[in-house]
Amino acid sequence: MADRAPRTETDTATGSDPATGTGTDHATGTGTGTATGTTTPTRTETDSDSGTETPPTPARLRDLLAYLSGHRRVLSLVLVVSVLSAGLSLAQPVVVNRVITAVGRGEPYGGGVGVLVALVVGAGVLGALQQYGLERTAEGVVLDARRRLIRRLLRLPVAEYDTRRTGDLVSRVGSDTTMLRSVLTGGLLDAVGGTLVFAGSVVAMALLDPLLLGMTVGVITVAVVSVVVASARIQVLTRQSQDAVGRVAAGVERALSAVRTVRAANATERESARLEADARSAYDLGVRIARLGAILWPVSGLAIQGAFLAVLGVGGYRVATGALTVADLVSFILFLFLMLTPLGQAFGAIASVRSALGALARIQEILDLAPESDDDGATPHLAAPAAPVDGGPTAPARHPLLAFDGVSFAYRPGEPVLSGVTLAVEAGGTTAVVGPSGAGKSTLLALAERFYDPDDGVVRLDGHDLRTLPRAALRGQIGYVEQDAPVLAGTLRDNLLLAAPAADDDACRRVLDSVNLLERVDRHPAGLDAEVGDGGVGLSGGERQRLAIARVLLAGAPLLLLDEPTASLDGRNEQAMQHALHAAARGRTVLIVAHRLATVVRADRIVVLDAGRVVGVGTHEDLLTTSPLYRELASHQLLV
Ligand SMILES: Nc1ncnc2c1ncn2[C@@H]1O[C@H](COP(=O)(O)OP(=O)(O)OP(=O)(O)O)[C@@H](O)[C@H]1O
Repeated sequence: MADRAPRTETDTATGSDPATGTGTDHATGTGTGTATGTTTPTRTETDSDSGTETPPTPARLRDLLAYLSGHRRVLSLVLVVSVLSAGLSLAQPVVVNRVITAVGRGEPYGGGVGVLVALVVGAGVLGALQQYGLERTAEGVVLDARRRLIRRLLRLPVAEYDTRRTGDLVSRVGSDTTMLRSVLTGGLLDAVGGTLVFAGSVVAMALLDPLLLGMTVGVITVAVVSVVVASARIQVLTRQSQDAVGRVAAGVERALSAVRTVRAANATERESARLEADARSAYDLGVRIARLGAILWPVSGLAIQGAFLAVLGVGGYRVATGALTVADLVSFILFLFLMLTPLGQAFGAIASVRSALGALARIQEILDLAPESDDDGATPHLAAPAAPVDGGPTAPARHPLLAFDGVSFAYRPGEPVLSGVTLAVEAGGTTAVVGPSGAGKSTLLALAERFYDPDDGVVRLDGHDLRTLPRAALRGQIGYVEQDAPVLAGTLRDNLLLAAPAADDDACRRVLDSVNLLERVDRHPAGLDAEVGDGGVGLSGGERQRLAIARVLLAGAPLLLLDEPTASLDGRNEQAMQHALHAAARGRTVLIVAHRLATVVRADRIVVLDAGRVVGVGTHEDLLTTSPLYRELASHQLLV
């Protein structure tokens, strides 16, 4: 939402920078969220559909190496091992040369063979150690990237999720991070050790026969140039390919999260075709990368073969003319192999580093987003939330007063949702907000939770501007039941303990009883450990809502924000819920949004909202006479 509130300088400063370690939220988890006012991220950065149309900022090698910096110790060991292994490899042709010469002269050569075996075995053992060190570090790099991403993804300002697709975000944690492995397993480190072997081999070959070496270098240069050119393209294509994978994941998430609607609408085929088209574009990009890779391998393979054949041909001729001994030619060929192996590794390393950079750009894009800060500005004292309650009327220490003072807000510029809303939610009382669909009722609650900040005006709790309160403390004061009462995958207990992790089973059962859910729980053999399924599909809509209410009651927050809490309840349960809410409201401040006026006729105060403006305030009886809109709403619901 850059159009509403561009990022502050602080936002930029808090962007995670693994290179400098200045990010707020690194794997170390030491981030303290020093940013101020970071609620509104730059919406223009993202595509409203896929969330992936940001002009790709290519990641740099420096960014990638920053991920390795936490593994310096292991990597240094691996480097030492690879240097040792390089030494053992370089010594082999020298020993072979000695053995051949000894055989030629009829001298004993058993010792030389023994040394050769020891060198080969030693190089093998060191190779295994190096491999393990690298794989382990590669897993560590993936873990770091995932932890950073998870920490940032769960802490983005709420507005950021409005414009991004969940599946795409998920694929960054799953697929993009995995690609970072290839930096290490794809030969970067091998290539470092290999450089020594390469350099040593070149020196030895120059000593043995400079002419043969010159010829070899000529052939190989062609391969090096083509690999460097092609790998730059691989980086660009990898980014595009990972974006396409993200779109597939987002599409699958979209279809699965609404699978019943999709089936009922007979749209399965169309949805499937859409997804397959996305998968196809990921495939096409994958094939283009494969094509480049396929060109690279023969180029390097041909260079290797060409160099080998040229050395054999010209070298054989030089042996025949007496310019070179057989032992020197054999040694030269062995050095040639030693030189070509790291070269192949370097080719692989360049390609895999470029791929990793493509994926890293998608990871960095998220890490560079400013997180929602937990700790804003001054932090006036806020009472701790009341102790977890058992669904009974436990009175908290004090009643917070929530006030909206001339609040205006728009999700998008030029489309005001709230305009100059002024209302006070009386401490210890129940205030209801009613009004037509789209009037901005839920938005009021979102502002009270500080999911967004108002464009104009102030929202206050106990007289404090919400922007001056630490978010965690503010939210500790509030029990919020969302409109569609989402239930988290897991058990009933997991759901209940979300905001009150210390509550015991007795408290859980009492609170479930108060929302008329205990009987349902006891019917299941697993009781509180019964799984509710992804999105609560094991529960009816009404049960989900009651569970959501039980959750906030258990947390015991003194201020309740309830969005249509009885929308999915049948008559009997609605009545039970009315009682539960009534009991819960005692000793609490409640702001309740309702379509069904029957839910709120007993509220201390009812606020009528229409098109983002307050058009009436009073009790049910007052409003029947003073507010034509309320009277209309009431008459539609047969309340008058
Ligand atoms: N996250 C969002 N991004 C953009 N626009 C939004 C967002 N949430 C709500 N809106 C828009 O803001 C307006 C008010 O929405 P809000 O949900 O506050 O209304 P409401 O009165 O609670 O409606 P209902 O009674 O139907 O739930 C609507 O026009 C809606 O389309």
